[in-house]
This record gives sequence, structure tokens and C-alpha cells, in this order.
Amino acid sequence: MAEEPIISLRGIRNQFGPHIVHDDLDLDVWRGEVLGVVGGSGTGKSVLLRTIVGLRQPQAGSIRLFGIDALGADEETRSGLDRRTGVMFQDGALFSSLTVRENVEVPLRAVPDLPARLRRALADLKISMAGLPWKAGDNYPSELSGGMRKRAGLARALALDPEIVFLDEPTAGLDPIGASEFDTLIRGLSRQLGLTVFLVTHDLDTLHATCDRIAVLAERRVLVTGTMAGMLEVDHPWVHEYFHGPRARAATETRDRTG
Ligand SMILES: Nc1ncnc2c1ncn2[C@@H]1O[C@H](COP(=O)(O)OP(=O)(O)OP(=O)(O)O)[C@@H](O)[C@H]1O
Repeated sequence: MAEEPIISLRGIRNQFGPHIVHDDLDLDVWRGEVLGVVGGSGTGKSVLLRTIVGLRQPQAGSIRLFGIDALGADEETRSGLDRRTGVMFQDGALFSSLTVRENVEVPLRAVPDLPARLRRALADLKISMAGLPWKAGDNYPSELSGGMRKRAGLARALALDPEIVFLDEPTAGLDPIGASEFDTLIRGLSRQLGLTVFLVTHDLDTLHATCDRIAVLAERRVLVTGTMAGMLEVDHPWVHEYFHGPRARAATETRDRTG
């Protein structure tokens, strides 16, 4: 029997007043893959992410997560789905009055009967998995660089050992070295933990370095999905400009140089 997608969207419609963002949008995401979602500004990448993770109810369509109907789910089923997914928002979305460790402990507090000592140890493990020095656990978000805050946001997203992580522009605002380190981290986590990654990005280097497959949002739907090589063959004005433009060429050259 063919494997079922870990995320399956059918006929999604998202609308704000008269403004239709998505219409009849379909998408499948496969277990273990890193899927990069790209599209022009305002094409609804973040709205799509928020819809899949249950922060927004679409006007129409169906969402299946792990084969379970997410939109029709009762509260208990929904919390079960939430425990199996982690989300990292663009700025890390950390609580400023909590230390990094306390931030990472927040989702762990939902685990019944987890002793405080173990909760703390698990938080420290996630902090180190996200590539932060363990001492960073004692820092407040305002004491960290932007890149470190993103890593802290990732540590929190990983807190409950999710099967899928959603990353909203993980490398936005990072310098090229920081961005490239983050790409390596995401790729490594996906390969080592079998994580499925749904990654919204504008960053062509990230697409090259981390993604197995790319989904392009345009014309209110997922216009096309495929590998980077496949994207180069797509005959659509935005897709062509994006994947063949000067920035795309620079990203390809960098990748070819670094192997
Ligand atoms: N809460 C909201 N109320 C009204 N309109 C909204 C709301 N959230 C998003 N939108 C609109 O939906 C559209 C898609 O927004 P979204 O943030 O998903 O775009 P995006 O593709 O992520 O853009 P960018 O690449 O610029 O971050 C935009 O036109 C935005 O103004």
C-alpha cells in the first residue's frame, strides 16, 4: 500500500473579507522530507503555516495530519496533534520574562507527572540540540543575538520530540554565516531524527542546502511542487524569475563552489 502523506491539504480556501489568499489549494508533505515553501510576498505562506498548525480555521477544505482529520478533531485529538508538531515563528516568539530554559520548559509542562528535574534536563538537551551552548539556558532572550534567539525558538519547537517542525523564515535576518549554520542544523536534525520539516523561506541558499522538495505558492494555490532541478524547468513567469534570476545564480554558484 502506498504511504500516506504526513500532511495532506485538499481544497483549502483562506479569505480575509473580500481578499482571497488561497483557493482550492492542495498539498501533500511526505514523512521525513524537508519541504521548502516559497512564493512572492503576500502569497500566503505564513497564513498556510498557521492554518496547518491549527491557529487559523480555513473557510473551506480539509487538513489531514498523520492521517487524522485535523479540522474535524475534538479538543483532545487536537492537543494530541499539537504534541506531535513543533512550530518556530520568525522572531522565535519567546517569552521575554522567561529564561531560554524556562521558555523551552513551557511545552514540557503539559506532560503529566514529569518531575521538574527531568523537565529541566530535557530542556537542556533540546537547547544543545539546537546548537546553543548549555549556558545559554540561563539567559533571557534579550541577552541573545538574533541567531541565538532563533535557535532558542527551535529548541522550544523540539521540546516534545515532534514528528513535524514548522519553521517560518528561519534564516531571515541572519548574516550569511549564521544562516548557513542554521541550514546545516536543520538538515542534520531532519536526517538524524527523521524529522519532517515544513519550511517557509525566501532564502535561495536555504532551499539549495536543506530542501528535498519545494512547493511554490502562486495564483492562490500551490502552483507546482518538485525538486530544485525540477523548478528550473518550470515555465511560469514568477517561478522562472525566482529560480533563474541573479540571486538564484549566485546561490547555485556558491553551492557548486562549496560542493
Ligand atoms: N489577520 C489578517 N487579517 C487580514 N489579512 C491578513 C491577515 N493575515 C494575513 N493577511 C493577508 O493575507 C495575505 C498573505 O499573508 P502572509 O503573511 O501569509 O503572506 P506571506 O506569503 O507569508 O508574505 P511575506 O513573504 O511577505 O512574509 C497578505 O495579503 C496579508 O495581508
